[in-house]
Formats: sequence, structure tokens, C-alpha cells
Amino acid sequence: MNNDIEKVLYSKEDIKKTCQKLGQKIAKQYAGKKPLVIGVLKGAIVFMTDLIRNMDIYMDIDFIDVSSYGGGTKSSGNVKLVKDIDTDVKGRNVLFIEDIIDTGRTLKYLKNLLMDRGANSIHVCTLMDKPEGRLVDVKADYVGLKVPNEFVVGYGMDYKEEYRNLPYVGVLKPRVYSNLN
Ligand SMILES: O=P(O)(O)OC[C@H]1O[C@H](OP(=O)(O)OP(=O)(O)O)[C@H](O)[C@@H]1O
Ligand code: HPA
Ligand SMILES: [Mg+2]
Repeated sequence: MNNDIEKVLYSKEDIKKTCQKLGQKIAKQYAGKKPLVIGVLKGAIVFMTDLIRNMDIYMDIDFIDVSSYGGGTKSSGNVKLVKDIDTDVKGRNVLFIEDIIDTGRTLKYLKNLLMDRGANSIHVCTLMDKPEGRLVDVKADYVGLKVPNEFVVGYGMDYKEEYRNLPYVGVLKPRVYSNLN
């Protein structure tokens, strides 16, 4: 896998520091509020497990699975709900955990969904933000690191379902996309 990477954008150490900083900041703001922390599958799994271990507060966790990239590098434009949460969100303070916000379509869909179900507040924490990719107007409340307008993989993020287990975030070599080895 390492051999498929052209450049590393953020190292394991960069990400570790970011998780500590974000976790402590969020914990301060949610102290006493017992948030419902919702991980957006599959990309957010790695980040969420590191982030919540840096938050010394009571919380509930749940997961929602949505998909719009179908494994490729372009958003289909259609956000598909694959698995819903099990928790009733009425009156809850919800914090979504995302790996990346790119076009913003996924986040817009998720915010609308829970607003309609009567959540008290909805905030979003993303490890990566790609502002130049934005096609709909949404912002995260907590942003870890910015990425340029390139397709990135690792630390939860995939290309064709692979590379999620890389401990850093990077860009793939062009030959990976052309399937040449
Ligand atoms: O801002 P957007 O353009 O909507 O892109 C961001 C979303 O796309 C990716 O999910 P994907 O649909 O690839 O599913 P996955 O997490 O299972 O890989 C990523 O994990 C975010 O949830
Ligand atoms: O740059 C990206 N990489 C992986 N998954 C993604 N989903 C949206 N943007 C990206
Ligand atoms: Mg994906």
C-alpha cells in the first residue's frame, strides 16, 4: 500500500496532535451536555475512535452509513442512506464526526435529516476540510486540517474501498488510477 502513495500530506504525528487539540476543545464545549456523537460510516471510523478517546465527558455514540462516491473519486451527486442511527435524536445535542467534507453534499443531507427529526442542536467535526471542493454551502464547526483540491486517501478515507487503514493521509500515484502496475 505504501508504495502506491505519491506524497504524504499529513503524518501519523500531525493527526495525533490534531485529535488531541480537537478532542479537548470539543469536550470543553460539551461538558455537562451529554452529546450524541454520530460517526458517519465508513470514512469516519478511524478518526472517531481516536477523537473520542481525547474527550473526557459523558456521551452516547451511534453510527450512520451514507455513501455517494461508490468507491471512485467523484461524487455521484446522490447521497444514499445505507444504515440509519438507532437513537431517537429529539431534543439531543448531536455532534457528527466526518473524515472529510468535500462537495458538502453528505453533510447537507445529514443536517437536514436530523433537523427534521427534532434534534436540539447539530454540530459537525471533520478531520479534513477541502474548501475548494465545495458545491453546496455548508461548514463544519470543528475542522482539523485543510487539504488541497486533490483526492486524498488514508486514515479512514478510501479509493475503491482500499487504503482506509493507512495511518496517514496522502495522495495516490497516477498509475493507481490507470490500473497499471
Ligand atoms: O462532501 P462530500 O462530497 O459529500 O464528501 C464527503 C463524504 O464522502 C465520503 O464518503 P463516501 O460516500 O465515499 O462513503 P465512505 O465514507 O463509506 O467512503 C466521506 O467519508 C464523506 O462522508
Ligand atoms: O478526497 C477524498 N478522498 C476520499 N474520499 C472522499 N470523499 C470525498 N472526498 C474524498
Ligand atoms: Mg468513500
